[in-house]
Amino acid sequence: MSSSSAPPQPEPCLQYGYATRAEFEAAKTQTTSTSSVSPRVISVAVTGVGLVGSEFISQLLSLASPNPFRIVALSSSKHTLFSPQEELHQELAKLVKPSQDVVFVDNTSSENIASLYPPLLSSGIHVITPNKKAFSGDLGLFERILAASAESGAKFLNESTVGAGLPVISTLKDLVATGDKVRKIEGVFSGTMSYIFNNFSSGEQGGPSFSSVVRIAREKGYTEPHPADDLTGSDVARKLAILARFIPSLKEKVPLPAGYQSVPTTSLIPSGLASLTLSADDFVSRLAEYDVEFDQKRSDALKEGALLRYVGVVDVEEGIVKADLQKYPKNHPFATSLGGSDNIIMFHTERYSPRPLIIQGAGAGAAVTAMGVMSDLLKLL
Ligand SMILES: NC(=O)C1=CN([C@@H]2O[C@H](COP(=O)(O)OP(=O)(O)OC[C@H]3O[C@@H](n4cnc5c(N)ncnc54)[C@H](OP(=O)(O)O)[C@@H]3O)[C@@H](O)[C@H]2O)C=CC1
Ligand SMILES: N[C@@H](CC=O)C(=O)O
Ligand code: NA
Repeated sequence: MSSSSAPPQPEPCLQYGYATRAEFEAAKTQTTSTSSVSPRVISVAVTGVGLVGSEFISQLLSLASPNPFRIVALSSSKHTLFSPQEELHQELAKLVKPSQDVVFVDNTSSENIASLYPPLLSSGIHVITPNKKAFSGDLGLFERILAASAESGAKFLNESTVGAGLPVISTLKDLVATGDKVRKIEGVFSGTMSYIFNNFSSGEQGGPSFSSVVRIAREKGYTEPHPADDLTGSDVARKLAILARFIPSLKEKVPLPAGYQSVPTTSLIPSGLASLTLSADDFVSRLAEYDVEFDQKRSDALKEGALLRYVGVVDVEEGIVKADLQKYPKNHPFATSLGGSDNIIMFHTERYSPRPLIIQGAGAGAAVTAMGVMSDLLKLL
């Protein structure tokens, strides 16, 4: 075991939820000690131990005995336990055997880490992640992921990239694989945007300021590491690009999104902040300067008897993929049925018609996101 920087200190262990290295080693032993009982051992390398990553580790260690998973590496951006990060790929590849699976779990939002998926998959290492970057960025990277997975048989699973733990990707894959024709997917795809507008635009006169609800959404762990990634609509655009790429028939109408940037998206960033590079803290503080503008949008909608909701659509029949802030009458499901960080996703298909298949529930937060990652991991069994 080695550390990529300083000799091992207690601090990294604290990041992983253990008071000392000894506790961390004990937990590791707990996950490995049952390997002789379990017919299959799955080695798990975890990169990213922030909100989602630390909750994921806690869920993994809480599995009933015998626990088939063995944590073989843990990395944050500054520390790596078990193997120096630059050697991680080679070290993991050595573990791949017919009787032993190796899984790389990426709980970061890093593009650099996402670019490692093709070589990892080519080496037979499975990839599981809530990180949207690889599936919603450059189409070439996505295609290399598909090709590497098809060639080696290693799986990539990314349920938590859309709707956090809600079974959105698996449902879409099942619909497509069983021959249903997806006509349209529409809904509220951002837990942050849902929380913001469920509270900011609730139908009451007045109400909390826009910046205050953004701040709370961040405190609750719903936002991306930088909340501007939510307010630009990019996070929703990424989710729409991911869904679009899993619907083969969309290609008959429009080219698949070359990247999330090609999805028409309405940004909620005030023009005065759009060109500034601000830290997440400064961004949320400066947002308060624009509360009056958002108050105006809220009261304009209310005069029409409507509420504001940030929605996305992949309309396969019309060949439209877009994300937008819209006004909905108070009795519309997007206006009435959502609370907290709820996502609502409606699948309109040949079979689910005229009434759509609807999935609804919390769409952000560490517990539900880690659950989606954990359920992907359990699928490998
Ligand atoms: N929060 C949520 O509700 C949801 C999150 N997701 C996705 O889950 C992922 C994680 O989100 P969240 O936990 O909230 O984010 P956090 O910012 O809390 O955690 C991200 C972690 O990644 C680490 N990291 C960043 N770059 C690297 C790197 N190059 N190598 C190793 N570690 C790195 C950071 O380490 P350090 O602290 O050292 O910088 C940090 O601990 C994101 O991709 C997000 O989009 C998906 C659905 C819902
Ligand atoms: N920031 C995202 C987290 C989940 O993808 C959101 O708010 O939905
Ligand atoms: Na999901």
